[in-house]
Amino acid sequence: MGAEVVIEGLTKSFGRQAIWRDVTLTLPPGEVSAMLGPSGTGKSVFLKSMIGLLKPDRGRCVINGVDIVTCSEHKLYEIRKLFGVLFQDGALFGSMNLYDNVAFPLREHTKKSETEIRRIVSEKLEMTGLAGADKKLPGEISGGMRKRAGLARALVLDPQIILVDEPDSGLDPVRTAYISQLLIDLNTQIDATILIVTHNINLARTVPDNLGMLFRKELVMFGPREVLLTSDEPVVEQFLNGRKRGPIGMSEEKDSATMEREEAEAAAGHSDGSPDEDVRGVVAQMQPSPGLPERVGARRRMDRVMRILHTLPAAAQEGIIESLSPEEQRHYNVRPSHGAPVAAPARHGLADTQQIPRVTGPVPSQHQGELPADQVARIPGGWSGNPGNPGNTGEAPRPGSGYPPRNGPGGA
Ligand SMILES: Nc1ncnc2c1ncn2[C@@H]1O[C@H](COP(=O)(O)OP(=O)(O)OP(=O)(O)O)[C@@H](O)[C@H]1O
Repeated sequence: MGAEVVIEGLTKSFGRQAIWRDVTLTLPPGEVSAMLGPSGTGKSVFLKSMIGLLKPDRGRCVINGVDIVTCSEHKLYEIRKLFGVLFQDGALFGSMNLYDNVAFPLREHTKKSETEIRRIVSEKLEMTGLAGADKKLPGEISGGMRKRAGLARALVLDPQIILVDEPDSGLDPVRTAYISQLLIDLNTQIDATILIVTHNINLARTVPDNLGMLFRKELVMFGPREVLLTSDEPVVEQFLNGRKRGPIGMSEEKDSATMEREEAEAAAGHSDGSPDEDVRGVVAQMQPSPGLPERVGARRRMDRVMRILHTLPAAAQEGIIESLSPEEQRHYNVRPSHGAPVAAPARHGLADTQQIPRVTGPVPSQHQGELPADQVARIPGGWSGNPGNPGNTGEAPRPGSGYPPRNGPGGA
């Protein structure tokens, strides 16, 4: 199983330019997480800080018990071997063919024989659909193939953690769907912890188990995908729907006067071309390709999420329970409620006559999954108000500390 990554109070600036501050989150082991955020909010800087390519000003990033912010160069070198990184452009060496590009980390970091290297490189090229393309130079292949070659290279050292910077950049929607499928299939096959940085909404809605968002130099939220996908946070609503109207402006943040003017213009019937439809709500998650086994990360994640279900906002609970099969609902002792009116049908795509699913009570201990407490997502104390929550730290919630910071459990 992939490694857990625990990030606490991470803060980064360049000179006087603050990039983000007090970022606190845990990447659950073997799960797929994604970080959203408008351009320039520091998503790439975040990835680089996680592997020690950039040094945060303060905070911790703990992997296998080692804090990479403060550890020695030697330790950092060792920890970096746990990572596979897919940079935006694949970061391939232009003068080397794909075979040598993919073989490069093995020749640099291991003493493996050329026979062993050939076996590993062939396996990774096969996994990424590049078998037969090993003699090609990066300049001779498409952007999608370059991404896949970058991914093949990121896999050769059997990483426990895979960081992916904008897998969709430069790709059409169809190629983006293929690379998304590849990431889910990889997670199924090697059970690595994956963090994807993206502003592709479709990918964010369908691929990850967990979703977070950076904005205004802070982590707006991070948690199970259903929390962000059903969030009422204006910045999340604007971002998921790709609207101009909202707190995000051309240079990231709008002033309140501009926002008020836009609201007034919209009320007066002015169309700015933004879509009317609200895409928020929980949609089906991408599954492994047919023929692959069950994704154990998804099963572990479901157990973990059901343990913290009662701490999540009502809309997220609703989305999670609705996505369970009847057998799973019985297993976790939850069921859709009957007779309760829907609180906000328009937001979640439910008809007026449909019912809000409800948790029928605390999840019984025999159904709480097998995860030890330290592998359960951390919920800031005071948000859930539930001291029994295994992830509850007992601290007051801080802005950007991992889950909806302002609105409390209901998120409203
Ligand atoms: N090495 C550096 N030195 C100084 N400033 C930097 C450095 N790297 C990044 N920045 C600044 O940090 C900010 C965040 O950059 P970053 O590339 O992380 O944003 P991003 O969210 O990944 O954007 P995009 O989605 O457009 O790729 C930018 O203002 C950028 O200019």
